[in-house]
Amino acid sequence: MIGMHSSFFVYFAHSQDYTMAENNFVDYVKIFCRSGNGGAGSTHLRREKFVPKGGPDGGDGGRGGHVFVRGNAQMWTLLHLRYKRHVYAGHGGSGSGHGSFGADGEDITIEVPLGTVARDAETGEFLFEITKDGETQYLAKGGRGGLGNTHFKSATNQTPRYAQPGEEGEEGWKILELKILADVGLVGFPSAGKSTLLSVVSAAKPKIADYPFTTLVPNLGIVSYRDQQSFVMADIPGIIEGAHEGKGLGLRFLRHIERNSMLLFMVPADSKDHRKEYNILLNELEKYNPELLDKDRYLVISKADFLDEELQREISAELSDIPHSFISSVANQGILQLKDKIWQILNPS
Ligand SMILES: Nc1nc2c(ncn2[C@@H]2O[C@H](COP(=O)(O)OP(=O)(O)OP(=O)(O)O)[C@@H](O)[C@H]2O)c(=O)[nH]1
Ligand SMILES: [Mg+2]
Repeated sequence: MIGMHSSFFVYFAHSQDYTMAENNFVDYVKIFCRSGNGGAGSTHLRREKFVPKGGPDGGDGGRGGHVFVRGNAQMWTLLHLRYKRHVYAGHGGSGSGHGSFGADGEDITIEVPLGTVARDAETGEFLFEITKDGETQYLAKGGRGGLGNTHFKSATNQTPRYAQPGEEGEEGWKILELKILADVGLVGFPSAGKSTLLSVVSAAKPKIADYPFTTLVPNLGIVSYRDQQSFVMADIPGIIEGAHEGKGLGLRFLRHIERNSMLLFMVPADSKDHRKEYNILLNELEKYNPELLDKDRYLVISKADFLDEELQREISAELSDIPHSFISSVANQGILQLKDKIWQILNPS
């Protein structure tokens, strides 16, 4: 997992701030696509002086244009497709006399960020996902061009007046959905300190404030780790009890932790009941997608600068059956140890 998407993240490493304005983050689009029809084969018969019965010389029709999707490591939203409702590739040209082939229809390529999944909008069927820069898949295949009449000449018929029509293209509504590829996803109530942690371990500069739902769209950061190694952390909007019923920002952003290798749960030190808060988070995740609970997870108690040693020991004892540690992003406590822990989980030996 680590390094696999390196090209994707190098870009972010160079940009100082990968925090997007809310309305610039688009992670779901529905597009009507139509590939081109193949061109018709030609039924042309050769006509030459002194050759009373010229043979067939009709060329093949061109193929219809394809609609492709291609991964682009320099993109990280589907914003550019927001107003793209329809995509039509070109039709293939018809064949003609003297064996001339019709021209192929124009292909269309839709560029998408890595982590984009394509689905059929009518059936919901999974079509493919794009994970590599330059990876190209068909969203709709162009129809084949029809064969010209030269292909149908036979012993009994030297002058076939038949040629194939072109094959029709495909059309339909498709869904493109972005699921951020990150190694670690942060999961916590609003104001747990998720964005603050991201800001101290990476170059990302997410908005931080003491009111709930400060983060409205996911933020990504590259966390460098010892000898030039790194992993990617995704900070998503806070989750609250009832998120699965649409409370708060709902579960819309949970798709962005579906493909993270591990989940880092965050419960602040000043929570009234750490275990309960953790269980609420687990429960909301489960309601969204039970497979999320199969991922590796680790709990941090954030804002540990609020705690003296005794309180910390008490909380630790209460949570003894849940792997956890304490951090303070503000006082820079436990951060290195947390990075070690994350690294161990991501790279089990
Ligand atoms: N004392 C203390 N305060 C912290 C610490 N980490 C974050 N905070 C404060 O907690 C508040 C919320 O922090 P954020 O990082 O915005 O929280 P969040 O989890 O990203 O919140 P949402 O985006 O709303 O989900 C801010 O006022 C931070 O300054 C910490 O380690 N210690
Ligand atoms: Mg935040």
